[in-house]
Amino acid sequence: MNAPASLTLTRPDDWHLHLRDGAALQAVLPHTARQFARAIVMPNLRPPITTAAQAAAYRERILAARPKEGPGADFQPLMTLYLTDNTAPDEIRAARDAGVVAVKLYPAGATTNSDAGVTDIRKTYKVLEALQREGLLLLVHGEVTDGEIDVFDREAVFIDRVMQPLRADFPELKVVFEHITTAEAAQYVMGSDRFTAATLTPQHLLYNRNALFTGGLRPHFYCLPVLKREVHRQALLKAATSGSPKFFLGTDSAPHAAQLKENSVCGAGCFTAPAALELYAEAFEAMGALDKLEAFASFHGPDFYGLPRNTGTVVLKREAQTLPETLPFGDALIKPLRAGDTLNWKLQA
Ligand SMILES: NC(=O)N[C@@H](CC(=O)O)C(=O)O
Ligand SMILES: [Zn+2]
Ligand SMILES: [Zn+2]
Repeated sequence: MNAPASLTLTRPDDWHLHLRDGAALQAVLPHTARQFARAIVMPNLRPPITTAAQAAAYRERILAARPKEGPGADFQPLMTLYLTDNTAPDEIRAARDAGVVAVKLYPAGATTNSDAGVTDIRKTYKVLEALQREGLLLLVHGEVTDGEIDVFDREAVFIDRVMQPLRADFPELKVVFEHITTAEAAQYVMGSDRFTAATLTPQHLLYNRNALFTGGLRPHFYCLPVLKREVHRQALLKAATSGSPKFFLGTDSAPHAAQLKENSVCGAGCFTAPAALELYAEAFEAMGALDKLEAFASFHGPDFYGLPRNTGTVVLKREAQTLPETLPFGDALIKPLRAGDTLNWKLQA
């Protein structure tokens, strides 16, 4: 396929998204709802979403923040629970009945708002049994938090220390290795059975770690797991465009106010929601693989989750669009990844 003028895709979903709450939720939700029919909503609020009742209430707040008409009015959030050392196994059935589809494992201290996360996965084994039994998925932020392990190695070490034993102990639990960033993780998932899959973000497909240091420190490229070397990016691109159903779209769009990104301590997270599909199209086109984008964005995710594929389509046109420098974010401002840059693709309204 060489340089098509437009691409028509079955309506896609975002299988890893941070929407936050309150004014931030109001500000960011329309960007996602315009592009994606559904999204897996991460539970790392402060305090985190740890019960079925909290998930149900958060879902109502998200529904209320949707555009009243037009594209996005029918957006559906798919809810998750935040796993802690103290999650009660009984909460899983209640969560399933409340429409929760997955539980998220954050190793304590691994990333933004993960203080309440799991200190030792063995403490959660009763809950994991309940997940396997009830047919909910386990979503994993796959990095060890051991301060002696180099930040750039934490994902690879997680595979040996946590992922392999977890897979051996819960072979039929569906696990999504979220936002993978390394050749090791891509290879691990590619070689695993049908119960393991992975999401890939636009930033990890488009950038290597040089982006963090181009002409100075670039906070808007800082997310966790941190960007890696070019060999890793190439492995991720290969996985994403391979056609394997084990890899699918999860933006990990993680909004932080510009003032908190451009700070002596910069929060981890890239805000990619405003032009997520365009960014993926750019990455796939660079691989000559635009024909693989639809399955990655619209088929592999629902197939793995056991949910129906969407009906309807979206259209991406080859049309220059310049992203705004800033966008409103409650009382603050937020900068999208690639703020001020001109992209080659544009989603049609
Ligand atoms: N990816 C990030 O860098 N940040 C996410 C948390 C996460 O997904 O790890 C956030 O909530 O800001
Ligand atoms: Zn994460
Ligand atoms: Zn995330």
